[in-house]
Amino acid sequence: MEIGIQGVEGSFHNEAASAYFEGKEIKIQPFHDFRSLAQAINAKQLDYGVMAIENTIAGSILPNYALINEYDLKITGEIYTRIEMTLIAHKGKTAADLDQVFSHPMALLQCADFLADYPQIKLTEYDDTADSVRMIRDKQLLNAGAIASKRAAELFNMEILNTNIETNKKNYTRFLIMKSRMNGQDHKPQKASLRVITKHDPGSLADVLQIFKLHGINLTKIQSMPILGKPYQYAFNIDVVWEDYDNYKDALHALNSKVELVKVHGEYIKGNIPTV
Ligand SMILES: O=C(O)C(=O)C[C@]1(C(=O)O)C=C[C@@H](O)C=C1
Repeated sequence: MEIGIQGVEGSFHNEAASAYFEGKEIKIQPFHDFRSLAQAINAKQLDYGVMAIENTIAGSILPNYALINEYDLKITGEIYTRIEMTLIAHKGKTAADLDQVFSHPMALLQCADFLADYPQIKLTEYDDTADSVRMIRDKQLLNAGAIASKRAAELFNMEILNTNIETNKKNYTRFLIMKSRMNGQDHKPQKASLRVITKHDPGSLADVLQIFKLHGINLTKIQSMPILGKPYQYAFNIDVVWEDYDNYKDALHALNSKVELVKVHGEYIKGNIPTV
């Protein structure tokens, strides 16, 4: 199976894809950015794409919500992984020697507290964590560092200066597994991702929440996103879980008559949040 990720070997997307498809034969297809990955999924060039959507320290990756909507991507699964950040540089260096650190913007955000202790370090966003290690090695940037996984340090034969530099150890990223079409379902899903646009009337969001409440549906996430061309109007990306699939179907039916739009981006098996 061809699996598209943003990033190269050694990136956290690579770890997430390998963990989700464990036991299956997969070929990883790297992409420089999330948009080109979304385009390839939409163009059916991949069996699946894996895309980070939120992190417990840095929060939601808002552009990815926009891409899911723009390319009408379908979510077929999810995986949560523990993210451990490592400061990596050339041999013999310490953090105090560095004047620049490269990484993916989400990784830099996750290490903000550690980096605040080194105000001399200029933070520079790069395509992905692992590729930033490769780049400082290939360009021989001797006073530069990169933030990535331990695996990336090993892969590119660079030195690990500090481990677990994320601001909080409960650092998890949720990745979505995506296709251009829904899979034929061979099991009962436990979770759904919806896009809802309410009427612009008082209490219309409360009505939506009331429907979920009445049907015993639990919300795990609600994310408002601007609607293009309608300044200060918002769509809600809502993730829900249930005990009984029929309750969810009934809630969806009730929702349809109450809102301007309800779109199902995916119904899938919910991922386990790691405990380490
Ligand atoms: O740069 C990487 O290694 C990635 O896989 C990207 C990414 C992200 O998009 O959030 C994945 C997980 C971590 O949260 C940090 C970075």
